[in-house]
Amino acid sequence: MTQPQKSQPQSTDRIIIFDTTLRDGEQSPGVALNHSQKLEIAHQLARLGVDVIEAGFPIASPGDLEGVSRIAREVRGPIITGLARAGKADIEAAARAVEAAGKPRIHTFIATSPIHMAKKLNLEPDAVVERAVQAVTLARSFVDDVEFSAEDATRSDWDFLSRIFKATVEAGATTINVPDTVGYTTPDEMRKLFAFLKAELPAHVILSSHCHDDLGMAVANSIAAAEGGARQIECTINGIGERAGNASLEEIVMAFHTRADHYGYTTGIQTRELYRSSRMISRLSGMPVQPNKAIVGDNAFAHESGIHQDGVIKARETYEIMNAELVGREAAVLVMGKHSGRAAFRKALTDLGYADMPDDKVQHLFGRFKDLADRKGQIFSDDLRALVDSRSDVPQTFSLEGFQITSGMNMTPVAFVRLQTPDGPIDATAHGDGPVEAAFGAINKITGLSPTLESYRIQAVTQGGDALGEVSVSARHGETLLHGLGVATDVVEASARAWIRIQNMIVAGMGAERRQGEFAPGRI
Ligand SMILES: CC(=O)SCCNC(=O)CCNC(=O)[C@H](O)C(C)(C)COP(=O)(O)OP(=O)(O)OC[C@H]1O[C@@H](n2cnc3c(N)ncnc32)[C@H](O)[C@@H]1OP(=O)(O)O
Ligand SMILES: CC(C)C(=O)C(=O)O
Ligand SMILES: [Mg+2]
Repeated sequence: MTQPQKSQPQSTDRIIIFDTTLRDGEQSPGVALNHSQKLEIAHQLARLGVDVIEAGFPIASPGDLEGVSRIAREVRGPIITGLARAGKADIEAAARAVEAAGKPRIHTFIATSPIHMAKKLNLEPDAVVERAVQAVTLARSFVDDVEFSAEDATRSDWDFLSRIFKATVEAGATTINVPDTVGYTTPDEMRKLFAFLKAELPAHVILSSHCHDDLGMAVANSIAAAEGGARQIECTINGIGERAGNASLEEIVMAFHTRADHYGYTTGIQTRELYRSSRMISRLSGMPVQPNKAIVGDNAFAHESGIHQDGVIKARETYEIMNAELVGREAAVLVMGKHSGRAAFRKALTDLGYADMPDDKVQHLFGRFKDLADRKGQIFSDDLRALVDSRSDVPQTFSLEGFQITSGMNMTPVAFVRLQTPDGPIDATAHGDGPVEAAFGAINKITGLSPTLESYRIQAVTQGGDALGEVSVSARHGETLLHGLGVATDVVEASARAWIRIQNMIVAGMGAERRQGEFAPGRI
């Protein structure tokens, strides 16, 4: 049998991780971080182990300058840099902002593509080179560590890039950044461009990539840049940034980590801080992470289908190339739904405390689980408990005969409920903060029981105006935890049915203390 050839690591080099979440990331439409949020993020980036924090664009506003200054004063470990156009005021502002840093850097840039030079800057190429050299020279008068970027480099003439980079290195730039400003390049092109620049520039210069995701290739292009010779990669947490965003830090780092056999690169990132960093950025930026986002998305370590779940239960590595704990997340989750199989169903029951359930019972319940999953998609822990609790028929001591709710704006909801009981039909009326609470109160009056509500969840199980609502209720009666499901087109009726079911279980002495192995809704 032919085996895939084992890759040989291409390099053992250390890649410098330059985080620009606080500068390019903040250029995401709608994102504006205040000083304390920026500082909180910068401290987390330091814990994460990034090498460089681009903390802002100091000339942009007095607030941005102060934000960068605070980070420079208070965050130790990474290099702190601020962005500056190729102009005196920008560079002086950046110099002021980073002066208190333990390791300060000034990052200056100017565009080099024909369209940017002609249409945006209105400058001839010679003048652009002159401005770039002046900017780097001025920056070097403040700090030893100066980065120069050729904006829109990937749409620039390669010989012109070589010329401006040589001139800026001569003027004192120590890092040369080659941005794919508009996300236009391809991995192959990027690899060749970096190989070309590496051959053109002195060996001590650190080549850097800065990729945008307009064509969804920012991570691939960054990795290709490394293959061509880049030793610094600019990226952001969750890939946030201008337009479609920047290359995602967590994806690049985990690609290097997981495929160390192939790339051989190392980084200083503490991978166990990745998930925490992602959650923090999402919370403070207000930008949710898409569920299927690699590494940090909700589904990145979730298994939905029976064959995969069975494989993961037998050996995690069958369907996982990374360990969730390695990126700071909880272990893999099995999501129960219509694609789940018996192995996952059995495991879910075991996790909920039903390890001793005989096989024939599990088999019977599995059929009912599939029916339920067909109707409602994802199955939550409460649904499973309700399914288990309904395995033996609950005696119908009480059943719903009818109800009426009066509710409206600025009035207290009142419920009238009629139950069939062993003593014949009984009516009761109660009020509550909402119609469901009023209905529960009326039912309690009739049954004489008052279990404590622990959780209440409602979900539409069909679509359209006449959708069925499914109410799942958990309640505690003494030490016993009980679960009831009710389905109806009217949500109050579905709620009442679930509540009556719980009361019938109490009367029948059913339910159990089954907290062991509790899992989050929808996740096992
Ligand atoms: C690819 C990138 O991500 S670059 C970074 C982008 N980030 C930002 O722009 C965020 C912060 N920006 C700002 O707050 C403002 O744009 C400022 C403060 C920088 C400038 O504001 P203004 O002075 O009002 O200028 P405005 O933004 O309208 O236009 C930019 C000017 O800078 C010039 N410029 C653009 N890039 C550079 C550069 N690298 N070096 C020198 N000049 C430049 C433009 O040609 C234009 O000049 P002009 O006014 O003479 O035509
Ligand atoms: C300023 C530079 C580095 C940039 O953000 C870009 O070109 O995308
Ligand atoms: Mg950018």
